[in-house]
Amino acid sequence: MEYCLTTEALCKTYRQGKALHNVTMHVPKGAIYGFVGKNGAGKTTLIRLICGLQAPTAGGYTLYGVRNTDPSIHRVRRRMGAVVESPAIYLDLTAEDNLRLQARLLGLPSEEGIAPLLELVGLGETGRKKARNFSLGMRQRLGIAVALCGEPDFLVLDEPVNGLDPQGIIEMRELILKLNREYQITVLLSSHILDELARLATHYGFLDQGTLVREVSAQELEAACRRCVRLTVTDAKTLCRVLDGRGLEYRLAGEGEADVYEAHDLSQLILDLHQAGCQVTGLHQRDETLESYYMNLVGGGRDV
Ligand SMILES: Nc1ncnc2c1ncn2[C@@H]1O[C@H](COP(=O)(O)OP(=O)(O)OP(=O)(O)O)[C@@H](O)[C@H]1O
Repeated sequence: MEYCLTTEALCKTYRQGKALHNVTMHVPKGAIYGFVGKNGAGKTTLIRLICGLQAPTAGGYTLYGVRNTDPSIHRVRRRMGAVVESPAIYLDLTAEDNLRLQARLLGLPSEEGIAPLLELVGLGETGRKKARNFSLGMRQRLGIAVALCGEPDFLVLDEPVNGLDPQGIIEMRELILKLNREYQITVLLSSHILDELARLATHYGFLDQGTLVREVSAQELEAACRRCVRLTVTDAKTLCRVLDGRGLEYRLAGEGEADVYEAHDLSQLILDLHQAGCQVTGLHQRDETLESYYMNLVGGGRDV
């Protein structure tokens, strides 16, 4: 498999302690790699290292197969665009002027890519409006446009949906998917919002207290997550009795609700419940979510 980024036993220690400890991860070309971890897990630190904003304490990484100690890493890094922490935009400039400035900084020969780029990120109609007057979502998308100026094929986004309203989250999701699917841009993104990440990511890296505890593809995650049916019934006691009688595994989920695992013959189950005087008033298929997978992996607080 071809990788945009690999890290090998990457470590970063600050005076206060270890922020990253022996992190070995692999971002395949073409992936949307979701980087998951609580506050302070070390996500931003890792992103800063691979962007060359800070140096590792030990270990290393490769970008497109080039080691970070190789002098040509600077050339390879031009294939990478990033929005780290807050977007690198000038608030007193329009969207177009921000991109014009970035194009000049990169020494790009022409400005003809600017208008299509603004269209791509949904800022084609912002005219003379200054970035200061943009919504948070618009600023984020302008930050992405700035990062895309040099036509990178690897985009790194640190918490791109943090603080966005539902509409902003949907727009950001559609943009990331479009960049990945239509423009073949590999994306590494960190996020606290697991539901959102689950809609995007093809691969996951789970970081806990500076250590990468697991790396899985979305397919592997799906296979590892158990499916269950959430049943809502009129009589929870009867439900338990019938489920126990059939030897089914279940978990009570609330008033008159239970998640039933591996219930293959649902119509028979519903019939049995009916005959026992218990009516099924709701039924839907559930997957064990990314959130519960994560909680099982790292345990503890819900601060994700
Ligand atoms: N420049 C720095 N100097 C000292 N310690 C730092 C520095 N940057 C980060 N840290 C520490 O390193 C650890 C990891 O921080 P980091 O910002 O990478 O985490 P994070 O996963 O991105 O969290 P968040 O989602 O809150 O940004 C934290 O304990 C943090 O306090």
